[in-house]
Amino acid sequence: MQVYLDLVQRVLENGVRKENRTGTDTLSNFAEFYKVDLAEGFPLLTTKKVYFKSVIMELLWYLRGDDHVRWLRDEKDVHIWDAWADDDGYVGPIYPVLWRRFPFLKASDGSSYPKLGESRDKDWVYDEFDQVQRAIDMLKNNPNSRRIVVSTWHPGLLDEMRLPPCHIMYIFNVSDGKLNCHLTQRSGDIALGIPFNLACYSALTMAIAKEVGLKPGEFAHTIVDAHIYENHIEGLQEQLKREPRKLPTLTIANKPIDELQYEDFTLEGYDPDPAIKFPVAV
Ligand SMILES: Nc1nc(=O)c2c([nH]1)NC[C@@H]1CN(c3ccc(C(=O)N[C@@H](CCC(=O)O)C(=O)O)cc3)CN21
Ligand SMILES: O=c1ccn([C@H]2C[C@H](O)[C@@H](COP(=O)(O)O)O2)c(=O)[nH]1
Repeated sequence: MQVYLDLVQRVLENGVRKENRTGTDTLSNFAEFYKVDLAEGFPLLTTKKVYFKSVIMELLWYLRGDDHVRWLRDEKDVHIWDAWADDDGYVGPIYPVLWRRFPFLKASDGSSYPKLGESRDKDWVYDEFDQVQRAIDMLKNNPNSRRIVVSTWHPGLLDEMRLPPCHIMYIFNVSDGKLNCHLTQRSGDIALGIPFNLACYSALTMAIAKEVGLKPGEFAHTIVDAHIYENHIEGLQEQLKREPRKLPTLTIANKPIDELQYEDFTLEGYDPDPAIKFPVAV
């Protein structure tokens, strides 16, 4: 995928060296952007092997609403989130919870915020909001809305999370019968995270498009701190020497997203170059 290689090239050429909490320095560009047309194939990198099963399992895990990795780690044998879980598998209220069970408070009269001049001293009870279902309902009932937003930045919960969300907001936008998705990411690990994030959100967009009766459109991605860890430079330079190959195709079964399983995602024509090992900065 040329747009990915161009991103790598820009950060290698212009990146500013930065220290960060992981102890492994990065080369970083501020505010990178690219987009891909999902009609041109499923955007799974071919210049290294990307583990499709892990990508889809991660997406299905996000959709489950869990606050632990037990399903992903123990049942599905996918270990990409293990480093951020405790011994019980607990990760706190991160993506799955924020997507499907976003916590908020509600008063017994049904309101979630006091009216002007009204006392804050009410009986507040815990409630949860399913942002993905809301997006699907809006796409079905009001597809031209510009408010089809899923937001995962919850300042009140950051201390409870093992890792604050990196992809903090996505917006669906319908144009010409096609479903587009724009993802805003505050921090992006270009070698490891970005190939996963790009494929994950593209698969999500395709699955939701199917459910709401639209064609898949474009996936667009803004990355605010777009970085390459110094121990990933060599592997990415190797990728730059490789010629991008034809993209595979992805077919998704016609089911509501809550019923989707890994077997419902059929990838065809994926013929990547060999995998490249990149150590993950924890
Ligand atoms: N530094 C860092 N980079 C990330 O990309 C990242 C984090 N931290 N923390 C949270 C999640 C976890 N993500 C990860 C973590 C590990 C892999 C990884 O190890 N990928 C390997 C093998 C995948 C597999 O075995 O299935 C790869 O080659 O892509 C990918 C994404 C993305 N995120
Ligand atoms: O989906 C993800 C999750 C995480 N990342 C990367 C981006 C950063 O390299 C680290 C997070 O560190 P912060 O200090 O919290 O920014 O994980 C990603 O690329 N994609």
